[in-house]
Parts: sequence; structure tokens; C-alpha cells
Amino acid sequence: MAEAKATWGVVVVAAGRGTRMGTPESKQYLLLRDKPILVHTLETFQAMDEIAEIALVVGRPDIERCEAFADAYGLHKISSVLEGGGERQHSVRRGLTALGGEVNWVMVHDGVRPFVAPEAVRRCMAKAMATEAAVLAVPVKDTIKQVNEDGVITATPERRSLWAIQTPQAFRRSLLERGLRKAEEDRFVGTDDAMAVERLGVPVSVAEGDYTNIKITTPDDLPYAEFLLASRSRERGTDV
Ligand SMILES: Nc1ccn([C@@H]2O[C@H](COP(=O)(O)OP(=O)(O)OP(=O)(O)O)[C@@H](O)[C@H]2O)c(=O)n1
Ligand SMILES: C[C@](O)(CO)[C@H](O)COP(=O)(O)O
Repeated sequence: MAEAKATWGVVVVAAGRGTRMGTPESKQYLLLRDKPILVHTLETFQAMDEIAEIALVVGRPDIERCEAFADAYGLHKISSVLEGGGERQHSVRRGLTALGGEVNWVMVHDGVRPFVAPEAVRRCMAKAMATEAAVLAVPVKDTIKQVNEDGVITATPERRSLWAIQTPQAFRRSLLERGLRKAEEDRFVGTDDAMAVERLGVPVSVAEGDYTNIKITTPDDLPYAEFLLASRSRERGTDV
């Protein structure tokens, strides 16, 4: 039987509280130059022809303002703005259920990774379509140590095998749904989406990403984010 045409949907998760950022306003709504971080993120997927639909998952008190963003910034690919769950994985699961029935390939992306390059997203999509499941990642630059509760090093994993995992994470939709269903049955909560699929015994590939695809997590990420935005604007000739 011929493979159905690929229709891509994206779940953008933005229902976290940003405790490590420590600001009264959740970090995804902090302004980066002129717009909330989350809006910068959404604009990247809005502009990609390959993406049919976006499900946006946010905190319950933020649903209305995010619906207003969709209008204000012309983010018409957002088909639903829905309430997230207690853990990132629960937010992802809710977002997936909101995507239309024709969506057969999905990406999950953190709302607080506004600098992902469309070319990197495309690399991730292509790798997923070749292998069923792929995530963006970069090789780690530092030597990584395992350290026990006493602050003593217990192991030094071989650096060549270590990659820092990013989003988007891309999957055949039915595979991610199966992984998340099983994770829920087993009461397993992972810190990324790939873990749910790895647990099924299905290999997940990495597609090489960019070091600039940072997750804005702590206050020291903010000046770097402003710098990255300024560099990107200069490259695109949209500097103000
Ligand atoms: N229950 C949750 C937890 C996290 N996220 C989202 O998952 C992404 C990555 O998580 P992280 O950077 O850890 O964000 P927070 O959970 O907000 O941060 P913190 O852990 O510091 O509280 C963020 O876009 C966050 O909004 C979510 O949608 N639902
Ligand atoms: C999914 C992720 O962004 C990959 O780097 C990361 O694992 C999210 O983790 P967090 O604990 O929610 O920051």
C-alpha cells in the first residue's frame, strides 16, 4: 500500500512555570526585544511551509492571552490553545490529542527555544521520515563527569558518545502516541519525548543541530538570547 502523504503537526509546549528563571512572569512571556519569547518560537514554525498545524499548550491562566497572540501576530496555523499538565510529558500528550486526524508526523518543541533554525528543523524532519524518530542534538563540548552526593566523581563517560539533546523531536505520530500511552501505563515520566519511544525498544536517531538552539532556562540565558536575536536580525537584514 502506498505511504500516506506526510502531514506535519507541531506541539509547542509552554505550560511550565519557569521556576529556575525565578521571574514573576513565566519565562515564555518575557520580552525578547519586542515580542514574548514564545511568539518568536511560534513564528519560526508558522513560517515553514512544511508545517500544517500547531497545537499550543500553555498554563490555564494564559490561554486567553495566547489566543490573542495568535490574532495579533498572524499565527493562523495555531489550531488550538490548550491547558497543559503537571509535567512536560503530560503537556505533550494533551497537545497531541488536539492535532487534526490528517496529521501523521509530529514534532514536539519547547516554547522557550526561540532560536531553532528552519534548516535544522528540516534536518530533523528528514531524519525522522527516514528512521521513524529523530531529535536535534549537538555533541557536548565539555568533559562530563558523574558525581555522587558527596561531590566526588564516580565516572567519566566517553565524550565521543555524549550529545546534548534539544527540540524539536520528530516522530511518526502513531509511534509517539504509543510511547506516551505506555509511559503513562507504567507511570514513567521522562524529561524528553524520545525517552517514551526508546522505552518501546525503537531506535531514535539524532540529527545534528546548532549550539545556538538554546533552551532559555536561567537568568544568565537572557543576555545571550538578546545577543542571538541581534545576530539573527543582522544576518537576515532585519536589524532595527
Ligand atoms: N508541565 C510542563 C512543564 C514544562 N513545559 C514546557 O516544557 C518546556 C521545557 O521545560 P523547562 O525549560 O524545564 O521549562 P519550565 O518547566 O517552565 O522550567 P523550570 O523547570 O525551571 O520550572 C518549556 O517550554 C515549558 O513551558 C510544559 O509545557 N508543561
Ligand atoms: C526536552 C528538552 O528540552 C531536551 O533538552 C529537555 O529535556 C527539557 O527538560 P526540562 O527538565 O524540562 O528542562
